[in-house]
Amino acid sequence: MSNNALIKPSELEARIPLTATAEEVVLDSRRQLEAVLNGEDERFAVIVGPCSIHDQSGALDYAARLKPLADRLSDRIMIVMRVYFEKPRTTVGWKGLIYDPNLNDTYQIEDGLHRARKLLMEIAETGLSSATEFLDPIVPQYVSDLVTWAAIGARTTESQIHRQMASGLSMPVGFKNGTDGDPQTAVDALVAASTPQAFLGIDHDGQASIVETRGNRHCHLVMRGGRSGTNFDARSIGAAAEALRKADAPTPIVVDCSHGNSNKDHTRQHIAFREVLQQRLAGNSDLIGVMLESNINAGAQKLGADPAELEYGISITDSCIGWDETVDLLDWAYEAIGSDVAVPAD
Ligand SMILES: O=C[C@H](O)[C@H](O)COP(=O)(O)O
Ligand SMILES: C=C(OP(=O)(O)O)C(=O)O
Repeated sequence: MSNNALIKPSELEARIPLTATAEEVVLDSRRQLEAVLNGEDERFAVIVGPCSIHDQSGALDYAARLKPLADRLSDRIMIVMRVYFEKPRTTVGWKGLIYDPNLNDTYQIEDGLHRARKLLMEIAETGLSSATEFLDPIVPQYVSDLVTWAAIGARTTESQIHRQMASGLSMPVGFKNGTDGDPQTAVDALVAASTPQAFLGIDHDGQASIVETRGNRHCHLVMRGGRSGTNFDARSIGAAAEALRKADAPTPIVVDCSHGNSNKDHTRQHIAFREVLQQRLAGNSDLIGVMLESNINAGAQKLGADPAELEYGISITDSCIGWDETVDLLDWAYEAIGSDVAVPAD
């Protein structure tokens, strides 16, 4: 074992300070998403983007395509880009840009944090908002001021550490159901994360601290399927809603169309996407949005010994739908939703 000191969150922020534009984009999009979650804003939320970011220029290319689409659909659909830097692995594998930015097991984590913060800033500067998964509880101190929506993944929803962390985050947080497919783990997490908590953490100067939180009022369930199969059908959604109400937990539900809901086959994501939108249009207002894993090009590729051999715009983690299908699905949803959508005035 060896230890190397890491840059303090305050030092990274001094090197890559939050710009006025980025701050406005983040605060405004969080406020809009909160309104979607509480039903005041009737738009359908779509969290869409690569399974993981491994190439910043590809991510910026994706963002440059997504921004005009997000603007064109914005009166009916609220789009947030998936910008995932931390990958929870079932066993082992590449753990994401923050951990291994050079894609070669050299674990230049400080560089990874720089790259992540810089990319989030560049995306916010375009006017797009970002969604990410928080896996290591130290990471939010470095980047959370640039994040509009955060996920706690299926493998960590049962973790007290992650529930406590979410209770202190300033953005809406989605808890995935567990890898077994049972939403109850996430229902329990929602109760814990909406409650004030005290725990161990670091402050902005990297000092080990006692952290006290007020509880996060904007946490919600994300149905992502699991070992027991998919869970986006009306019966599963209804049962999850009942469990939420029974626990007095927040009732909004997002459906992740990938992972257990597509059996990790990107060509199946559209099935969950269309089904969930139909349920919403049939009157299920608990369903406030979906997540899609999408990239410039469809599919996935293996990260081998030489990262230079990777093909541009293709996921190195789970397979994603390509850009053309992304546009087709979102255009279809826009037409299906129709123009009767209440959006609060600014
Ligand atoms: O979203 C990504 C993956 O589903 C998750 O990180 C687990 O991946 P793995 O089973 O390939 O490790
Ligand atoms: C890892 C992810 O999902 P899950 O936690 O649902 O497996 C993800 O969304 O990248």
